[in-house]
Amino acid sequence: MSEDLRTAALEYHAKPRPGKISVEVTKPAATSRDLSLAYSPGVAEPVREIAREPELAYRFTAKGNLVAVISDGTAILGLGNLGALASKPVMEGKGILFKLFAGIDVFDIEVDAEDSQAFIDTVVRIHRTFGGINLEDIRAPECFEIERILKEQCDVPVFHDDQHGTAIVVGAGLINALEIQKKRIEDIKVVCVGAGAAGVASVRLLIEMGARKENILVLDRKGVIHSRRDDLNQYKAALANDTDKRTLNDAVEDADVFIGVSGPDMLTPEMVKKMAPRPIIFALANPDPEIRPEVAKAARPDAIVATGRSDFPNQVNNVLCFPYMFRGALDVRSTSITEEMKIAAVHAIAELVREAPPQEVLDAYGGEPLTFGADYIIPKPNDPRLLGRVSSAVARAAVDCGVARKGYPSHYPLSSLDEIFPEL
Ligand SMILES: NC(=O)C1=CN([C@@H]2O[C@H](COP(=O)(O)OP(=O)(O)OC[C@H]3O[C@@H](n4cnc5c(N)ncnc54)[C@H](OP(=O)(O)O)[C@@H]3O)[C@@H](O)[C@H]2O)C=CC1
Ligand SMILES: CC(=O)C(=O)O
Ligand SMILES: [Mg+2]
Repeated sequence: MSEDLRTAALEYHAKPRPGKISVEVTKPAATSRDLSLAYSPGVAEPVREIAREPELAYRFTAKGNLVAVISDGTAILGLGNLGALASKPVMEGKGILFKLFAGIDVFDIEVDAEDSQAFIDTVVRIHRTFGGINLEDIRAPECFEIERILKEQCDVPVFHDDQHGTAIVVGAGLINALEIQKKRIEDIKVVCVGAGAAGVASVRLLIEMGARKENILVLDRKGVIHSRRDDLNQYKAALANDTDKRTLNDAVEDADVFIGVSGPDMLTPEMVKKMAPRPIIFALANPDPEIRPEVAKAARPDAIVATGRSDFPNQVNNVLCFPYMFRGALDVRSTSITEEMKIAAVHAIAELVREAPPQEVLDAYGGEPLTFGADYIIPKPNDPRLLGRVSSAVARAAVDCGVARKGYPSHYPLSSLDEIFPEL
């Protein structure tokens, strides 16, 4: 990162007040009458109602529009295990994106947990406060078991963003990139560097979408994950192929698609040159991608290149998913987030780039036209159409697959955040 950007980022977080998010009051609280409703004695009435009927927490408290963004700080972006407290800027950042794009309130919670069980116990004990739980930046393989157990033990949707949010945006971006590059998902050879949360979930989703497992080579720090390795956890073992390829340099030969969810500068120009014609390169590690787009493009002008960052074209980032996944899930009071909801989100995100974006999106991105093509394979994060399209698709899928406790909302599709509380 340049020194300028570093200084600006620290200044942004520090001033004019520390941090990026605050709590707001939503009811009048100025007079003694207001206070006797908001606090004692009036507050006793919703307490009694909720004790009698727990579902009424959705009517009388902020629960139904409140998501916990929870991390243990063990895999912060691509920076590694820097501890719970150091993850707080990222969790506050997720909070502002939830609020800005989907009107969802967030408490960010950073848990000092000595092991997975301690983390799980903490989340289970606090989960009733929230309408949903967004797990963030928890290292693999622990994240898989943590999410599985929390899904069983919590009666609100639990979603590990780095797994599923990332997989969904990879799927959406890939549908469009493949169309532009004139390739079919059934035929492509894929190399995925990173076999953690994002890598495992992305490869699983691509297989669900039609990619062939035998055409996908996944790598970790020790190289290609192949069936003769005896050091694989169960999640990596499930993705192992019988292959003689051992290094990234071997794996990229004739690959159609590179997915990087690992760390900086893994992919060299020489490797990019060995890829198949019209390659697709998703270098998604944050903050520094596996290869910089200008370097990849210089090596292969026929490539489509995406990163996870806001300062290059094609930002394949889970911000395009998690606000709307939770908006849809909360609004139908879904008990979980299912494969059907994820696939619905993939297609809703992918389809948006085929229509011209609103002027406000163009203005925010320098005023240049954005048309479906190599530099516009996925919507921009500030595209207001994401709210209506993705939330509706998710809500519809939840209702159709039987996990919704409420019907498809009569006020959907949302055209703005002013509409999220229809009874007001
Ligand atoms: N653009 C986006 O929306 C998103 C991007 N990401 C990015 O993806 C990356 C991984 O995140 P996540 O899956 O949550 O992290 P995890 O810690 O769960 O997994 C990281 C994986 O990357 C592998 N890895 C790390 N460094 C190397 C290396 N030098 N060579 C080969 N493999 C390597 C690790 O290998 P091993 O198993 O051997 O340790 C591990 O399999 C991060 O940079 C993160 O910022 C993540 C989520 C969303
Ligand atoms: C974007 C994100 O969630 C990550 O890089 O971890
Ligand atoms: Mg993350």
